[in-house]
Amino acid sequence: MATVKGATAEVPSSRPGRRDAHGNPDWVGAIARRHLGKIAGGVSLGLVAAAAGLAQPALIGQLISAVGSNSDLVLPIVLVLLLFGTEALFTAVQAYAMGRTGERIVYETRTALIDRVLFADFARFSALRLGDIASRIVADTSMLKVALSQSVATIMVDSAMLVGGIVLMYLIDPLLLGVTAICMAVSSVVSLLLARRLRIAAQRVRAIMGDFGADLHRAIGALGTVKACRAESLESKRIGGLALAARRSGIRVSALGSLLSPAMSLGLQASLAAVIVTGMGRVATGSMNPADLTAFIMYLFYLVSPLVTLFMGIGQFQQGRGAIGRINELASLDQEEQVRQDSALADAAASPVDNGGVAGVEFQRVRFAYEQEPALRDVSFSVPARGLTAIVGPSGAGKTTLFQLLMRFYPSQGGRILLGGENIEAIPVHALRGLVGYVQQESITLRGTIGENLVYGEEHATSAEIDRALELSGLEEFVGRLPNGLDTRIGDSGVGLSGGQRQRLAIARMLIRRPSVLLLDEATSNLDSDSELALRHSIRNIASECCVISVAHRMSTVVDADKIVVLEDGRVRETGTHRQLLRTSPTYQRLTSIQFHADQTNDVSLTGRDSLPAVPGGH
Ligand SMILES: Nc1ncnc2c1ncn2[C@@H]1O[C@H](COP(=O)(O)OP(=O)(O)OP(=O)(O)O)[C@@H](O)[C@H]1O
Repeated sequence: MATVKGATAEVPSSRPGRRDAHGNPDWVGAIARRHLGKIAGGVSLGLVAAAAGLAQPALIGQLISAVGSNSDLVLPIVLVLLLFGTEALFTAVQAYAMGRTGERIVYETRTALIDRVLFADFARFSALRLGDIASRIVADTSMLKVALSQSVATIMVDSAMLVGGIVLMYLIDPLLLGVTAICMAVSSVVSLLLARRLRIAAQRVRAIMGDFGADLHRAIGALGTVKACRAESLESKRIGGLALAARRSGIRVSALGSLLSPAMSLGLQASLAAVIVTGMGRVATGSMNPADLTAFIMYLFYLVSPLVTLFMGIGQFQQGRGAIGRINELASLDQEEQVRQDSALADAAASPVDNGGVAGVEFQRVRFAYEQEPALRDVSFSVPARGLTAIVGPSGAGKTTLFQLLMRFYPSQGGRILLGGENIEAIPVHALRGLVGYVQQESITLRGTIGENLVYGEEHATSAEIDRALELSGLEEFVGRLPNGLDTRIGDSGVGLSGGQRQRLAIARMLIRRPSVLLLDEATSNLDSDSELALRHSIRNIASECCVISVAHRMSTVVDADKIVVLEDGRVRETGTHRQLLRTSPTYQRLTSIQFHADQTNDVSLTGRDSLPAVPGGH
């Protein structure tokens, strides 16, 4: 079983065989079945309480008879008090036990979902909306407590009470029971129809809440852009619209839910009136004694509460079914099973991945399409085991896609990618991602301290390794100046750090792993000239130890490269050094010309190891 740091992930070991109403594997059912024993125990406690309750009207009937016949009252009174106490005690213990089991089911479902999401296949995961995922993990799971423990117990105990009550009422007077049944039948049918509509309405609320969460997450995550576009009112209206839809659907659920109990109460009141009229008539004619009529009416009153809570329980269970469907759907995400197994082994070994030295990279006729349009078309090039290789090309050329295939975020759809001469498909994904350090375009920082961000996923890093990474990434001085150093806390999305500092932190995080291959996707785009110059020297140092592949728009990074691959429209146009490409590649000339002017505008130094011989395009 895989583990998540800080908690044991209670993931069912294999995909459940049973499917839910939507055809997805029934993960929630599999988790709930593991607690059948506890649920049955809770139900048993409830049944004892119900039996104690059911015995009360019969004993009170006897008490009335004893009063009428001047018999000894002590024993009946003690027995009635005992029954009151037993009912109260068992009801309380049952509620606690079921609440506990419900919390356990919620916890196990949450940890299972978190695990399934974190190990999800990246391509499938990328198509989902983050806010909706959060809503399923946080809100939908919270509905399981009531739906799978309390309402299940309520439905079973109340059903048993009703059956017991009906049997006892039958024993007292079958005719009066017949009168009751006719009145109750109509209201039961109405209640069941209401419960069905309640389930459909509840499913709609869950779906709207998913949309609401997703939109909220999107807008808050991009608040800077929202403000810069003066789109606060637009977003407020859009998200407010979803909140309104949720309110309307929620009101519909409340309306249907609030009709359930009165529908049953009406049936009961009608039964009561009919029972009193019929019963009094039978008492008057002497075919029924008053004590039996009293006991029958008491049973009728006694069954009001279980009948109402039974239908409330059915309503809650129906609402929970909507949530269960959404949870099962999320849990059914395709998984990177290999990564799960490898990481479980690595956790067990409690040791970092051994990166085992240097390795070159080779793309051989690699093809890939996200959708219809190919992003890479027969891409072939090789990268030596040491040195800096730059990938340049216009936006949308497929540069990031190359990295994502090398990381096996997506499988290539043709050709091969070799790492150290071995097909990456043959390397366990977990090990591959230890060998290749990937600094993404958006330098993601996580909540926590700078130190925690640095050793993220590499908690065994030594202080010497941390110092080396800080030095190479040019963060040493900045961290040294901070009063709390590595213990300085940073907020979500790296709040508290500049864009350049975030980039350097992301690079340092990868350097700690001592990767064989370091992928830098626009990793210096946010740096000022001084920082960039410092980092360029660092990258050259790193490149002397391993293979660095850098996607770069800034010429200053490109001119430094030992090899440049020009990518356009998913194809490799040319490869060579800066000098060679300036002479031979029209695409490169165009790109350098644009960049030269852009860099001049940004006042970026163009002096590199292989400094520009002349203004590009001007020779
Ligand atoms: N997740 C995705 N789903 C569908 N299409 C995608 C996805 N990611 C990228 N693409 C498309 O694939 C093509 C290559 O994208 P890629 O991100 O690799 O380009 P790039 O060269 O890195 O661009 P840039 O320099 O702008 O970052 C583009 O046409 C892009 O629209």
